[in-house]
Amino acid sequence: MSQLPALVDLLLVPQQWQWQLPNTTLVLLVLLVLTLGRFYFYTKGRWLHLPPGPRTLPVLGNLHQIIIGSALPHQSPRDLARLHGPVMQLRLGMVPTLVVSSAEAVREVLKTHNADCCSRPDTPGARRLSYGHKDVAFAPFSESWRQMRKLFVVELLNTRRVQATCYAREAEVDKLMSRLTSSERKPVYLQDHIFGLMDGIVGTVALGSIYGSEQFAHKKHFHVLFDEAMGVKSSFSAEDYFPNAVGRLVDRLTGLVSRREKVFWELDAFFDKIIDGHLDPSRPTPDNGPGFIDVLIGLTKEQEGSFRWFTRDHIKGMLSDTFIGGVDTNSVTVVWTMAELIRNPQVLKKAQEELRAVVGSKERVQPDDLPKLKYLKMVLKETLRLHPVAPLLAPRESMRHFKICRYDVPAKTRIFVNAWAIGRDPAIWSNPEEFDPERFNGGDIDFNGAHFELLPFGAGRRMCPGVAMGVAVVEFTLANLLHCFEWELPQGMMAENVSMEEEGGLTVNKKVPLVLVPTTRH
Ligand code: HEM
Repeated sequence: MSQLPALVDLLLVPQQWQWQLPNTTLVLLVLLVLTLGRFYFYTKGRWLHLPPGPRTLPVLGNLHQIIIGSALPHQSPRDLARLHGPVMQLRLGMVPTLVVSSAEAVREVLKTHNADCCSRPDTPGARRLSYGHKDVAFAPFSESWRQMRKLFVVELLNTRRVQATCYAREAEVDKLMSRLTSSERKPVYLQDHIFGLMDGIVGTVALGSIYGSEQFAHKKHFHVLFDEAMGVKSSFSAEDYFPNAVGRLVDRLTGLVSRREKVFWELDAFFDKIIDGHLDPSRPTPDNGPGFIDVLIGLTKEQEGSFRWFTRDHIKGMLSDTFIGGVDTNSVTVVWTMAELIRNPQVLKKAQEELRAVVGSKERVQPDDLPKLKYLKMVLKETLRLHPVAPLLAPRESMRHFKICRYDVPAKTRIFVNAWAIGRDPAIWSNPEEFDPERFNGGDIDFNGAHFELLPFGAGRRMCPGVAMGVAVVEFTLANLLHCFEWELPQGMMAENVSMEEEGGLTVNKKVPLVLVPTTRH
């Protein structure tokens, strides 16, 4: 009998063994997949050496750390990059994402691999508001994008066109100076005034002088719409990270889709009114020659040539880019600069002394004074180093597989360049959190896309085409604000208490509105 258990054992062991083998193999396989998972996640059968990155949660990936966490989307990647390195792999929902946070690594992405990363991801919000990518800013890389971008530069944004449109800047800045003079010695919300100014300038240049006139009835409505469009654009969209039926359902349930549709149709009706107004044969000839919109309308009539495909929707897409690209960016930059100047009175004083020396007793700064204002240019660079309006630039998408810093970047990876983190990198800048325009004195660092330590306008093929216009408008506004007025904080408020807290998503504003008291200087 004592041999019975041994016999049973003998009889059972092979069966157990047979039963356990697949399970053990399965467990081992799961462990292996889990270990290698991050290296094999979306590689379509290729073994890849992906960059390091934080652990991912099931389903969410790293979404909880970047998009839905308490820090802003450019702040948490900076902290994570300190742990994992300047080339970091994340997964946002289902989207493989690369975040690059050092000047050398960005050079590889935006210069060496410029041609591999010059597309944009196809997200539903951007697709809708750009009329199905019939624009420049959101369109994936294509031949029509290339042609529209060229058109943008030739007809609106190159230095010659920017100089030719200085009438709009002068007229709108003049109106602002009068408004501020009438509010003298009273606290003013600078943001509102500057937004109105930028909207007037960009609108006049794009739509003609009718936009600048007070009688333009649709303007107020357009402001509200524009605000709403920016709100919709920066709201969290589940479908951006879960591009499937579930993502779409969540966006429907949160009301995002209906908000987006509402603002789309209202903007569409606005653009239709403007275009129809320009097509009206009884319209008087514009004072300052044909505006950007007239050129675009001309293209839709082309029966031959390279723009035969150009439609009314393309006009709307490009007008939408002009307002989205030009109004908020310029106003936010002016407001950050004024906030830094009021917190740093010695810098403010020096900038005003330069203006006194260059402009003298003239009532206004003129466009041809600007090239002489070297210190003001340094102030602007320093503001854009600390407060790039789009801290992660605009999202890119890799068009094909490539390697950076020995790591693989598969095709269709979303790419973010953390320009904000690079601007505050202590390995590049001494006392990086300090506002010190002198750091640019005598150096050649500029924001023209050739210096990867200062990238407020990006670099490479998708670099902002509006640099010349943006810089001209911002410098002209700042110069006049500082030349015409002394600026103080409201009574009882101390410079060191001016909040520099940021708010927003992919573009970043000052969270607490800047309230200042202007007093006329002359
Ligand atoms: C202070 C002012 C401005 C700042 C800081 C700024 C910043 C930027 C940034 C960071 C990008 C993304 C670049 C990249 O992906 O590498 C961009 C793209 C763009 N910006 Fe600007 N911008 C400014 C003014 C303007 C103006 C005035 C316009 C036009 C009226 C404009 C139109 C555009 C367009 C159309 C794009 C998309 C380019 C493309 O995808 O090919 N921007 N801008």
